[in-house]
Amino acid sequence: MEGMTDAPESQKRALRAELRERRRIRTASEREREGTALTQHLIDLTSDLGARSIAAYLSLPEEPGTRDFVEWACENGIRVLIPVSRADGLLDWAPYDGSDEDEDLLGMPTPTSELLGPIAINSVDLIVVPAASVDRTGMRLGWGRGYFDKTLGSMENCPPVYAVIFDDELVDSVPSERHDQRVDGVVTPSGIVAF
Ligand SMILES: Nc1nc2c(c(=O)[nH]1)N(C=O)[C@@H](CNc1ccc(C(=O)N[C@@H](CCC(=O)O)C(=O)O)cc1)CN2
Ligand SMILES: Nc1ncnc2c1ncn2[C@@H]1O[C@H](COP(=O)(O)OP(=O)(O)OP(=O)(O)O)[C@@H](O)[C@H]1O
Repeated sequence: MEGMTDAPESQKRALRAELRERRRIRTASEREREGTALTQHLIDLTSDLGARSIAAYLSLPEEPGTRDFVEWACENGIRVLIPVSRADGLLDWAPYDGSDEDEDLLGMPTPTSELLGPIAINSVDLIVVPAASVDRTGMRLGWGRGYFDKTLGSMENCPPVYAVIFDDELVDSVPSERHDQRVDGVVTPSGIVAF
């Protein structure tokens, strides 16, 4: 297979490009159907865990949709922290308030609320992370800046961490390196899988 003998970094790069392209060609009707199902599973996960405070992210149009879920959480009095990328490789966190949006330095959507420092994530009951792909052992391939590996790797009492992906992004194996962090499960349009 192409790339099999490459170093993990270049395998990751090739895989991300392929996954990005697969996301790009999903149709509007697929996105809508999958988005509705995904939202319900995210709500169920949060409700089952009794989470009162969560970390999540505001999806871009081509990502599995988290926005209806974030809106639901906010309306139900659940505190939602959204990541804001920093130049030093760490993440600040901004509470979602349902009002205006801004962009972080990588162009990702963020609230305009106050910035909490990286340790703010220590107070949440559930962490919902983006991913490019996840394997059946929970190994996660991210989008390549190491933000979540650093964040999760530095947490002492980490709450459950779930990645949000499309069904075909749950695979048998992903290239990994020493610093890569596993997730506890994934949420896809077909359901919740805990590892
Ligand atoms: N909506 C959303 N917000 C998010 C993320 C995300 O994936 N989605 N993040 C998730 O971490 C963080 C931002 N991190 C990012 C990491 C990489 C790239 C990026 O553009 N990566 C390159 C691939 C580099 C490579 O292949 O090595 C790219 O996609 O072109 C963008 C944002 C925080 N906020
Ligand atoms: N805990 C860490 N400490 C220092 N550097 C790290 C750590 N985790 C990742 N990195 C660095 O970040 C870069 C990207 O790593 P990798 O390709 O694994 O990112 P990713 O898992 O796709 O991203 P993310 O974790 O943001 O989703 C690499 O250069 C890696 O060495």
